[in-house]
Amino acid sequence: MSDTVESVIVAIDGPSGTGKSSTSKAVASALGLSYLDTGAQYRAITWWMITNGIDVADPDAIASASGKPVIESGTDPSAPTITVDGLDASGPIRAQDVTSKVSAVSAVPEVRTRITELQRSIAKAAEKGIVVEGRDIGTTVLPDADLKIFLTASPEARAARRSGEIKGSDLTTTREALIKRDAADSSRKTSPLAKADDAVEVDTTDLTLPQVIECVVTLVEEKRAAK
Ligand SMILES: Nc1ncnc2c1ncn2[C@@H]1O[C@H](COP(=O)(O)OP(=O)(O)OP(=O)(O)O)[C@@H](O)[C@H]1O
Ligand SMILES: Nc1ccn([C@@H]2O[C@H](COP(=O)(O)O)[C@@H](O)[C@H]2O)c(=O)n1
Repeated sequence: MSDTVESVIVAIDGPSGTGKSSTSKAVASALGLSYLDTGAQYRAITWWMITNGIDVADPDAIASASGKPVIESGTDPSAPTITVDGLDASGPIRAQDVTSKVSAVSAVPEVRTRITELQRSIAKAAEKGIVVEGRDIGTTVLPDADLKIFLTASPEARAARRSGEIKGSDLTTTREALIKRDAADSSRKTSPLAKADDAVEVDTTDLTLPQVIECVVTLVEEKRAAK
């Protein structure tokens, strides 16, 4: 038997607040893999559009500008980074203004083509393997991933988790905003949020985060052992 650990590509998709980022980072750290937050890349391009005065309600304007920003992602799961034109964008991309506009920007086909190419090149360069999380990783970005996971959770559980992060936030408003963003992401024409046919669905509603992490680590180890 060889001592070499096989490289593995893991795709983790699902709606907002299901635990994709927390799970993916922890699984990548536990298994010595790289980690890519693709939502951060769509947020970064949205932030660039807003700060450069591009009308995010105008798909043609977004398409024309989509090749301009230089977006770079650092893939260390213990310290992931995101820069736009060399500037640290990790704070501004989490602003409410970006969250409310990101679905419109990410629906533009030219944006998706550009960001998908970037994601594929990052995954290809990850020597030991990578956990890539998003909405269309298993269906479009990495259809040949070794393991595909689709995380779900009830809107109530997801809203409670998000409200717990933001002081003074209203549960009903948070729940409605999550549902609205998921509906936009699921109904766009180009590579919508969807479960790949060969993805393993994990309902996290009644699971703690450590339980979800353990479940995914086990699934990755089983895949590696079978390679
Ligand atoms: N199983 C769980 N039980 C309780 N809390 C959880 C669980 N999974 C994640 N969380 C918490 O829920 C919040 C949202 O998780 P996370 O950011 O990982 O979700 P996400 O799917 O990446 O969301 P988004 O797509 O909006 O970025 C975080 O505060 C996280 O700690
Ligand atoms: N593969 C992906 C990942 C994300 N998006 C879009 O980005 C938004 C923000 O994602 P977060 O995970 O940071 O919440 C998301 O709502 C999608 O509009 C995407 O299209 N494809």
